[in-house]
Amino acid sequence: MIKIENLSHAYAKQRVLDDVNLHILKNERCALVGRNGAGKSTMIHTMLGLIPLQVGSITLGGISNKKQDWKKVVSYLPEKFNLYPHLTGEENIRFFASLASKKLDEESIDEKLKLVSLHEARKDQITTYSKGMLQRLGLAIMLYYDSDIIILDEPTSGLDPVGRKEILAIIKSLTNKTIMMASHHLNEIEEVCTHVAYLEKGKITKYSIEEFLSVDLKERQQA
Ligand SMILES: Nc1ncnc2c1ncn2[C@@H]1O[C@H](COP(=O)(O)OP(=O)(O)OP(=O)(O)O)[C@@H](O)[C@H]1O
Repeated sequence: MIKIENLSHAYAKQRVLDDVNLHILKNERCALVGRNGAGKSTMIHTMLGLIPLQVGSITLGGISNKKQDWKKVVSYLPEKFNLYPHLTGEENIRFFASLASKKLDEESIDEKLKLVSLHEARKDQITTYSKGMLQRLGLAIMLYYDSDIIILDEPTSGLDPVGRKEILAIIKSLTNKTIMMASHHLNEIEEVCTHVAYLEKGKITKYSIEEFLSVDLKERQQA
């Protein structure tokens, strides 16, 4: 589903990604792990075409990321995103849904709001929402696009334990999606991910979650 081959990226003289190869198969949930500055954002942004591809190739759902079509198979939820504060939860999802298609799929909007437990609060202005509710609304908007591949950048960043648990439960329920999720939290990786892509010194090693949890603790603490 996600195929990265011989990907290298450098800023000025600093080589951040060095001949990276990574295959994420259908319905795998793969954490992207690495210390601050390891190159996680560089990799995600290159995959999404937000920064130009220097060396290598990336295919998403079988489509080269050089073509525009790949956008139909991938949804991305950045760590920080902007919603419209003067609108309700439902109006926000409707607004973003209208960017995807002219005819709104009301049933799907309803279903996504239920999935993220915001159906009751859908008519409330989002200025009254907690951080966790806003993050769940972001997930609902992203899920409206119904892409096979989902890329999440630190989806529980800044949330309290309850908010974190709610987000993780939603991600875990997405069993028919292929997910790549940048994360620094070993407990959440253990809870929701099937695999780990460990980025260190420009190289990636992919582990099954069981393998990753059994590798040297010192190595894991660097995540
Ligand atoms: N636009 C840029 N110009 C120059 N150097 C950059 C640029 N963006 C990132 N870097 C450098 O590239 C390296 C990798 O950065 P990147 O943001 O990809 O890492 P990261 O793993 O996402 O880090 P974090 O966990 O802190 O978000 C860092 O040393 C960073 O300073």
